Amino acid sequence: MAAACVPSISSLPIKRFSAKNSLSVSMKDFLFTISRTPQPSSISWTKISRNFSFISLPTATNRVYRNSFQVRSIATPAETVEGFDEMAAGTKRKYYMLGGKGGVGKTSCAASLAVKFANHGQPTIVVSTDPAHSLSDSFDQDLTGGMLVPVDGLDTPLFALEINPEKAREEFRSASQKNGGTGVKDFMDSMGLGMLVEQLGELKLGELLDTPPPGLDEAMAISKVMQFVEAPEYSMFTRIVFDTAPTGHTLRLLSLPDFLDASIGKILQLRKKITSATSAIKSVLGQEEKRQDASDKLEQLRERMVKVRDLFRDTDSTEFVIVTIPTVMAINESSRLSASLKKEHVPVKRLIVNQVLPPSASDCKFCAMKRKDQMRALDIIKSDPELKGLKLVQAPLVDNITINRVLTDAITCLSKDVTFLL
Ligand SMILES: Nc1ncnc2c1ncn2[C@@H]1O[C@H](COP(=O)(O)OP(=O)(O)OP(=O)(O)O)[C@@H](O)[C@H]1O
Repeated sequence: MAAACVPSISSLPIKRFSAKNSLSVSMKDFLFTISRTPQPSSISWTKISRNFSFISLPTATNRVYRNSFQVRSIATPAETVEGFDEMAAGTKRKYYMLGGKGGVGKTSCAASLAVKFANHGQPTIVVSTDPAHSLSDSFDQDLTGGMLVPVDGLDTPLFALEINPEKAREEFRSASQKNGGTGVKDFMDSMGLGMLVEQLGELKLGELLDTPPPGLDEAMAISKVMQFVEAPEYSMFTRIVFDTAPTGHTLRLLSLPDFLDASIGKILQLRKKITSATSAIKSVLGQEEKRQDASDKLEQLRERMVKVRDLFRDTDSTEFVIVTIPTVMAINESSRLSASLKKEHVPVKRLIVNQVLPPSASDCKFCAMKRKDQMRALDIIKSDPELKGLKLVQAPLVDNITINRVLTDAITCLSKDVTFLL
């Protein structure tokens, strides 16, 4: 494994960065960062990427993280990326949530954007809350340890982290079960009052608490990140980029506080009934205090979810960037996503259209046909009422073979499965 993991999130050695090295890269230069290798100045990257930065993407099947000769990023001049200067301006912290349909390139774009921010002198953290993690692959480093990992090959402050949503789900289960689910039922059974719980069957608490609502895992993951990045020792990080789960999850997490309000209401209702039925024995057994603690825990969970929803809606510090590909189906879904986000008052300003074939693709018959389809899809964006007002960032589909050939000419050790983005 290449990554030199920091000991834990709370003890991140942020002193390793100095203002000197964090501002060392000019966006006017083409940047080609290869871990522990010099820059091959003979390669012209403009033909490959007009708009954004490149990221290495070894295939997921080969999860062996190399520690040398990795292509990290290639950034083009800032002025070629519409609105990038605006995104990178200022030292006030900003959160960027990248989301969209499954497989369109959210992770790749999140990784690229994070590299670009870091290279622009913004200390950055990129976090994947997508259950189908591929951030480790994007950076060719193991980010699965639940800790912030400094991204290799950059002189600039960029840390990455994949959060395991299953762990977050477990946390909910344990909090909720102690709160009127199994915990209370066991307790009532032991008191010979199990029938009372049966009578409360209409509340369907077991079902409610055993099956966490969709989106909860992601919301919890985001809230965890918020908790630590709000600590003073992380105040130096001015850009936090989230690679979010596919569309549905994101929308559901926005309605979680309402869901939890309803479930907490039910739990409190149950508690009230149980409390009155057991008033004679509860003080003897000292269970009351325990249940109170558990209720507080659930209430805290609800508060955390409200905070996440508020973060998504904070127009001053947050922007949701929709990632899509130039197909009619993906664009229609992006349009629906944009409408739903607007309805939820989530600020959306930009649309990244990924995997756009370059004009040179017309040399091949199939590619020419595909490009025509893509251009048609791009036209739909221009007339779509939900999308036409958004700033468009086009990211090219990368021809891996060409790039690999160019690279392998320059760097003999480069793995053949490296691909590039943006
Ligand atoms: N511009 C591009 N050119 C070539 N390949 C690309 C490009 N963008 C993404 N890919 C490839 O598409 C695949 C999916 O990309 P990625 O994992 O970034 O998508 P995602 O939206 O995060 O997926 P998921 O929804 O499964 O998390 C990857 O194999 C990646 O290498």
